[in-house]
Amino acid sequence: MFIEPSLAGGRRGWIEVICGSMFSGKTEELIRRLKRARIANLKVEIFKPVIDTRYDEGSIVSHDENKIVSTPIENSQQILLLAQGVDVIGIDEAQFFDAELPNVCDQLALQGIRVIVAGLDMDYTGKPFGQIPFMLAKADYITKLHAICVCCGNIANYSYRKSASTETLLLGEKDLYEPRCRHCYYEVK
Ligand SMILES: Nc1ncnc2c1ncn2[C@@H]1O[C@H](COP(=O)(O)OP(=O)(O)O)[C@@H](O)[C@H]1O
Ligand SMILES: Cc1cn([C@H]2C[C@H](O)[C@@H](COP(=O)(O)O)O2)c(=O)[nH]c1=O
Ligand SMILES: [Zn+2]
Repeated sequence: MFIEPSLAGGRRGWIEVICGSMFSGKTEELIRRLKRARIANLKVEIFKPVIDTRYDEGSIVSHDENKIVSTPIENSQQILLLAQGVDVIGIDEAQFFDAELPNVCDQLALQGIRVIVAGLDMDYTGKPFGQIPFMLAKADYITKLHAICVCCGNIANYSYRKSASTETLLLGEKDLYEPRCRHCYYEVK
């Protein structure tokens, strides 16, 4: 379980990354940390890419339907404009953001903001996804979560795509993806 280095005001900023496969609990963990920050009376803002409209236009929602209100944004630079007076920033589905995201997060942390980034570390082909590898390099704290392999019940790192589509960006849930362990992922590919 992640324990915050500090929940008090007047501290230096830092970057946390929560990564893992689909269904590993990234969104639930992000929501948990953000709710705890609000309990500590910190000013929290939450962002997601505007393209992620799966469950709700204005909230981030976990597969178990835990939700928290968020602001959908077109690009990572917008976060800098919306960060005035904020103590903690949460960013979900960060794999979909542009190449400026690591730089933006660095600037936020330098301003004293705690930045919590959640995203898929690998795409459906098993390759590093978008800016997440760069965020992992910059992070002060990293949490890698695991789902349960739907084939064998072991720990799952991979998001297996059940359709033949080959575009990297393809929004979906259990209709299109299932979490698998390395063995079950490569066995059937
Ligand atoms: N195969 C699975 N392994 C683990 N959790 C699963 C699985 N299938 C469904 N879930 C549910 O998904 C929840 C995690 O959802 P969420 O936080 O949205 O994950 P993520 O953001 O990583 O996709 C779990 O708490 C669990 O109830
Ligand atoms: C593996 C993979 C996933 N996606 C999409 C599918 C979902 O809409 C999101 C991931 O959501 P989650 O909160 O992590 O469950 O990403 C994609 O577009 N391409 C992929 O390769
Ligand atoms: Zn397996």
